[in-house]
Amino acid sequence: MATLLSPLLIRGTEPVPLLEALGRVLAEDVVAPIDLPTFRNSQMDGYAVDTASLTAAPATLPVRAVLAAGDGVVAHVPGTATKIMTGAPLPTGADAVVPVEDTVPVEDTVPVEDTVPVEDTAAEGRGLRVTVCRLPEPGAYVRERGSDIHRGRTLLPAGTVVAARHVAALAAVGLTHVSVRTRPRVAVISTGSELVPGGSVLAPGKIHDSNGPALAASAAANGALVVSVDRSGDDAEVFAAKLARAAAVAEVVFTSGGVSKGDFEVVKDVLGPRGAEFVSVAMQPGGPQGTALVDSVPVLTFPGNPVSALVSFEVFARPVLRAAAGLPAVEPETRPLSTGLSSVPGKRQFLRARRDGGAVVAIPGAGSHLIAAMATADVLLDIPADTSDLEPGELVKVLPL
Ligand SMILES: Nc1nc2c(c(=O)[nH]1)N[C@H]1C(S)=C(S)[C@@H](COP(=O)(O)OP(=O)(O)OC[C@H]3O[C@@H](n4cnc5c(N)ncnc54)[C@H](O)[C@@H]3O)O[C@H]1N2
Ligand code: MOO
Repeated sequence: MATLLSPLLIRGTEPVPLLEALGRVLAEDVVAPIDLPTFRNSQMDGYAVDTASLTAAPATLPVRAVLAAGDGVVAHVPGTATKIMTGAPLPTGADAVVPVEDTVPVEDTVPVEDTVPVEDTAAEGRGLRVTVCRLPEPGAYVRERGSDIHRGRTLLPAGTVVAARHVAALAAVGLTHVSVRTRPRVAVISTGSELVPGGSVLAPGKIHDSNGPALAASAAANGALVVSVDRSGDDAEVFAAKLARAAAVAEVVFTSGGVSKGDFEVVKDVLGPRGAEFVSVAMQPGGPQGTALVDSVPVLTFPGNPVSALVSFEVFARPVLRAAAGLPAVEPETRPLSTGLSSVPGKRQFLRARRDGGAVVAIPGAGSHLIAAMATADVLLDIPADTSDLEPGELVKVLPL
């Protein structure tokens, strides 16, 4: 199976808008095109001062201007203060910000010109004075240019799985697109004449197709691009046509159902004569498996029971899809069992279970049709074929779902 799916690992790259990059994998290092912060600015709403001329506190200084975030850079005049908002550029020559909380405004209207000769750079501040109650250290509440990242440094390395925080960094340096690894294209076909889509009224004997949505969701959750989700009854010609359509758009096709020993095994009937290999794997659920090539596109034929289809995906498809997408492998855990359990010997069992603090507890019921119970699981227990009984506290291998 590994060889069959190995072409999926050879991938190209594509540029995508930032929001579409969420969950995708960066194809190359992203280098910061600008410094962050891009200019020296205030970390607080307060007053920009120069510590060289502010030698004792309290000290009352004329307020020379009021700067909002978005204003341009002004020149500082020694011995004055500039009222400054968080994010506004620090006046050239100022070297510290005194937060508003450490100041008291002086409510008089002594003209600035009476106290210190200044250039009239910003009318808003004229006539105001402020008492600075605490001496700031040089650099206090100043965000230096490039103190977050310097232009030319690696902002995000290739292989990063893009999350919201990465979108923030990319947006901050002004990028609108990034280059990501292409996703493996997956098609899903559920088979069985009993299947109808969700939302349909169930005629006698019919059931909702859950494997189609389940396999599509599993593929998408593991880095794939789901290009088609289809359903086929047990008519061989119809299934063959749907398969050909799926193979035309996908790099791998997953089918479900039609691979056991009944009278209506459409997947076996269509693919058997075309060189497919059907085997019984010594695992449960997920025993009946098959592989085929349709128009050079690999096809994995999963068994129809809903739990079997999902477990098959986890065991055979998830590792290679994640590797193809560039996503990290899901590492197994080792946990003690909360309660004992027995396992059918001779087959590797994948039992549904839930994490229970640091331990793990099996979910009762081994039937491969128990899809509601499966929904309560967050892990599979991987019980070796030679194990039949496990005591509480025994360590087991756990595969996170
Ligand atoms: N005589 C034997 N019978 C069966 C064997 C066996 O070895 N000998 N194996 C059993 C095992 S194990 C499994 S698993 C299933 C696999 O059968 P198929 O892959 O042929 O699947 P179907 O017969 O089509 O369906 C089985 C079961 O699952 C339901 N199903 C199928 N597709 C869907 C779907 N898309 N959504 C929801 N449910 C689905 C279907 O209605 C059946 O109940 O064979 C056992 N039998
Ligand atoms: O293997 Mo079936 O896949 O046990 O239910």
